[in-house]
Amino acid sequence: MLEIISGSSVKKLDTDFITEKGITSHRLMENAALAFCDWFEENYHRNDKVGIFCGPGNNGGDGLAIARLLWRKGYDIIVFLVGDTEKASADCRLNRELLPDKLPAISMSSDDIAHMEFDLNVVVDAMLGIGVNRPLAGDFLNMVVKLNDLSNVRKVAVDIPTGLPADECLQGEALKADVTVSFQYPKFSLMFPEHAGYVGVLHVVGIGIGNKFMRQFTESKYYLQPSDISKRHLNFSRFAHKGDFGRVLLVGGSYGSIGAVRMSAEAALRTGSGLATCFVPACGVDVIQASLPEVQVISSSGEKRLCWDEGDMGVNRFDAVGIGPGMGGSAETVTFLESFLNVYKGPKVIDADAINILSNHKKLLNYLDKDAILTPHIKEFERLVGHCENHKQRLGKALEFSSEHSCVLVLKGAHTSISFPDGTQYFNSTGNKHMATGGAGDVLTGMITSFLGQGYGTKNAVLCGVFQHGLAGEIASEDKKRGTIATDIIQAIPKSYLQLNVD
Ligand SMILES: NC(=O)C1=CN([C@@H]2O[C@H](COP(=O)(O)OP(=O)(O)OC[C@H]3O[C@@H](n4cnc5c(N)ncnc54)[C@H](O)[C@@H]3O)[C@@H](O)[C@H]2O)[C@@H](O)CC1
Ligand SMILES: [K+]
Repeated sequence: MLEIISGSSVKKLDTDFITEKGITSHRLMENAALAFCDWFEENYHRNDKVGIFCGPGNNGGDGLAIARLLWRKGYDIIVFLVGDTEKASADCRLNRELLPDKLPAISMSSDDIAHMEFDLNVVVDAMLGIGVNRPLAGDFLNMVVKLNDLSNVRKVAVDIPTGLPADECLQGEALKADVTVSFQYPKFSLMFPEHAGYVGVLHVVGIGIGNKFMRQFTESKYYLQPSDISKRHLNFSRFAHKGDFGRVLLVGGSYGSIGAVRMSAEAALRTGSGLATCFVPACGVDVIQASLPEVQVISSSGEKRLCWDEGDMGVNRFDAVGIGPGMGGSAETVTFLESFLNVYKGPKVIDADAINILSNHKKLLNYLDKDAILTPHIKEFERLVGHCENHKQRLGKALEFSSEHSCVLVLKGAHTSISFPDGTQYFNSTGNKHMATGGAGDVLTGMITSFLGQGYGTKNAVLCGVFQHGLAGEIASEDKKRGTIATDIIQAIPKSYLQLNVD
C-alpha cells in the first residue's frame, strides 16, 4: 500500500529516515536518482537528446545526479541550470561538483531563456519539487512557459512538475509534464483532476523507505496498488455453486434508458455473480431478456418508470443491490426509491439517478448506513453536498459526508477516491482517459454490487470494484483508444482477473 502524505511530512520522513539509517541526505538523493534512471532506461533510447533542467534546491540536486548517471550510461545529455546557483542547497552543490567535466552544463540567464532554441527529444524537469512555496515568477516562469510551448518533446517531471504545490491547488503556472515520476509516495495534489494536464501519467518509484517506517507518518490516505487488491479477493473452492457467488439485484431503467441497468447486470455477471436479476419498468423486460439471456427480470407495474407496488416485493432475498442507473427522477420513482430503501436491509450501491434523488430529497439520506456505497461523479457529488471551489475541498467534503452518514463515498474520476466513515481515503491508480464514456459508471455499479453479493464485505468490495474497473478499462482501451465504449470495459473484466492472478 502506498501512503499519500503531505509535503511537510515528506521532509520530516526523509530526515527521520536518514537519521535512523545513519545515511547521508546525499545517499538518499542518489537512491532517488538511481530509481529515476532505472525507470528512464526502460522508457527512453540512448539516441534521444535529453535536456535536464535543474533548479537550486534538492529537486535540482536530483536532476544533477540523474544527469551524471544517465551520461555514464551513454545518454546524450545537456544540463540547463535555472535560478540562483548562489543559493543552491548543499546536496545540489555537491551533485554540481560531481558532474563530469565533459558533460555540458549551461547556466541560464534571463536573456538566454528568452532567446533559447531547443533541439531536444526529452525534457527532464528538475527545476523545483515539493519545496515550491509561491507561484512561479521570473526565470522559472519564463522557462516553464517556454517548455510548455514545445511540441514533439516528451516532458518528464522529477518528483512533481515544477510549480505544482504538493498539497494545494495550483495558482499560476506549472510545467505540463507528459509523465511524472514521483519518489516513494505520490503527493496529494497529484490526485486532483485540475492538475491532470500538468502531471500526465503518474509513476511512483521506490527509493528504499520501507512501509514499516512510513506508518508513523500515516495521514490515512492511500494509493491503491495491484498487490493490495489481489489479497482482498476471495478464493472459491471447486465445490462452489452459483449460490456461493451471490444473488444480486440491479434496479433501474426508465423508458429510453434501459441500457444502463442492463450494463450493470452484465458487468455483475462478468465480475462473477452467480445470479443476476434486473428490476426494471415493464417496458424494459423484453429488452433485457432478449439481449442478456443470463439474467432474470422483475417487472415493475409502472410501464415506463419504476413504481413500488406493495409489501416488500421480495427484495430481501438478494445478497446485494445496485440501484439507480437510468431510473430517472419522476415522482413515482422518488416514492419507489424511498420504499426500496425502507424495505431492503442488505448491502447496496447507490448510483446515478438515485443519488440525484437523494440530493433533491435530503430526508432519504437517513436511510444510508455502513452497508451503503454511493458512487457519484463530480457533478452528482456537488448536487449532493453543494458547490466546491476545487478538488481539495471536494475530497474534504467527501470525508465529511462519509462520516456524517456512516456510508462509503466513491467520488468518480481520474484517481477515483473512496472515503470511509473512519476518515481513511483511498485513491485509485488504474484507469485512463478512454474510460470517460457513457455507461462506464453503470459498469462500476455492477462490479461493486457483484463483489458485495459474493460476500467480500463493504471495504473489499468497493476497493476491488474500483481498482478492477480501471484495470478493465485499461485493457479494453489498449487497442481501441478513444473508440472504447462501456461494453468493451465489461468484455475486459475477465482479463482483469487474469492480470491480478485471481481465478
Ligand atoms: N532528502 C530529501 O528531502 C529528498 C528530497 N528529494 C528531492 O528534493 C525535493 C525537495 O527539495 P527542496 O525542499 O530543496 O525544494 P525544491 O528543490 O523544490 O526547491 C526549493 C527552493 O526553491 C525555492 N522556491 C520555492 N518556490 C519558488 C518559486 N516559486 N520560485 C523560485 N524559487 C522557489 C525555495 O525557497 C527553495 O530555495 C523533492 O521534490 C525531491 O525531488 C529527493 O532527493 C529525495 C530525498
Ligand atoms: K520537478
